[in-house]
Amino acid sequence: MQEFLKRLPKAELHLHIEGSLEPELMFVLAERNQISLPYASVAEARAAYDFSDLQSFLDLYYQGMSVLRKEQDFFDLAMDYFRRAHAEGVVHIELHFDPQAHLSRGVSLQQVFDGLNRARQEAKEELGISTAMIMAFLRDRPAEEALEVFESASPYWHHLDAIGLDSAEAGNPPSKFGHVFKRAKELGIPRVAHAGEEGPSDYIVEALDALEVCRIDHGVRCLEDDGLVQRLRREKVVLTVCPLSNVRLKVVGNLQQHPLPKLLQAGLVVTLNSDDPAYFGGGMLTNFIACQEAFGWSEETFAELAKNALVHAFMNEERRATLLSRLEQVLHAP
Ligand SMILES: Nc1ncnc2[nH]cnc12
Ligand SMILES: [Zn+2]
Repeated sequence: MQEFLKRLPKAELHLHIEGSLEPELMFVLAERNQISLPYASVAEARAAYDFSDLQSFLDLYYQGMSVLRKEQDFFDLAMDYFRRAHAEGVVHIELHFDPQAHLSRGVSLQQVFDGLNRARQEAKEELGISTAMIMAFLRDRPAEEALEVFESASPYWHHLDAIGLDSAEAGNPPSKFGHVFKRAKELGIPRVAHAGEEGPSDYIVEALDALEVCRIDHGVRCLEDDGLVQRLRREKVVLTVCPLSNVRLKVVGNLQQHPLPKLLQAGLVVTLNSDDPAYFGGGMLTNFIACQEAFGWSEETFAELAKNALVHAFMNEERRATLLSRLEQVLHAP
C-alpha cells in the first residue's frame, strides 16, 4: 500500500512554503545571514515543535522564517521542499506564501517573488513538478495593510494563481477582508481562505459569502452545521484538509478522531495536504500513510482524494489531462 501511495501522482493544494523550512536549512541560512536562533541545535529546534494550539505554532513559524532575507534564501527554501516532495511522488504544488511576514522584516516583494519564481522554473525543468502561487494575507494584521500589500504587488499579479487568508483565525473573521477579496475578484484573481480550522463553522459561511472563495483551507469544523455541509456538497467547494497539522495543533485529539471519514461520507470534495511539513511531522506521503494507518482506507479512496486535488488544482488543462491519465495508469498498473 505504501508503494501505491508513493506512486499516486499527488497534487498539494495547501502548503505554506515558509512552513517547509526544515531546521537543517534554518541553521544554514541563519549562519549565512548572521541571524541568531533561539536553538542550540537542529534537535533542540525539533524538540521545541510541541504545540498547544495554532498560535503557539505561529509564534515559532514567524520566528523560523526570520532567517529568510535574500532572493537566494527563498530559492533554497523552495528547492529544498520541491526535492523532498518529488521524492514522495508529488507532481504539483500550490505554494501559499506570506509577504507581510517578510515585508515587515525589510525583505522586498521582489526578493520573495524572484527567489520563489526561480525555484518554480527549476522545479519544472529538473523535477517535472508544476506549481502555483497563492499570496496569503495575515488575518491578524489590519485589512488596510493587506490591501496596500496587494496593490503594491501589482507588478507580480500575473504570477498569482490565487490570493489566500491565513494566520490566527479566532477573532479575525473573513468579512474583515471583504474589500481586499472584492478587489481580487474584480481583477479576475481566484480566492481561497483558511476557515473552520480553529474558528467556528460560521467563518466558513463568511468565507463563501463575503470573500467568494472557491476553496476552504482546512474547513474541518463544517460538520458543526448541517446546512453548511449540504451547501459545500452542492457547490462542490474543495476542502484542503491537513490531517497531521490538525493533530499537531490540537484541532483533534488524535488522527483516529479526525473528521476526515465523516467529511468523505458527507460527499464533500476533500483533498489531503501537509500545510507546514517541517513543523508537523512530514510531507504529503507521510500524511497519506498516516491516514491509511488511522482509517484503513482502500486504494480507491486514496485515488479519489488524489483525483479531487488534480481536478481542482490551479493548472492548465493540458497539464491536468496529463496528470489525470498518469493517475489512471497507476490505478490500472498490474
Ligand atoms: N495551519 C495554519 N493555519 C493558519 N495560518 C497558517 N500559516 C501557516 N500555517 C497555518
Ligand atoms: Zn494552512
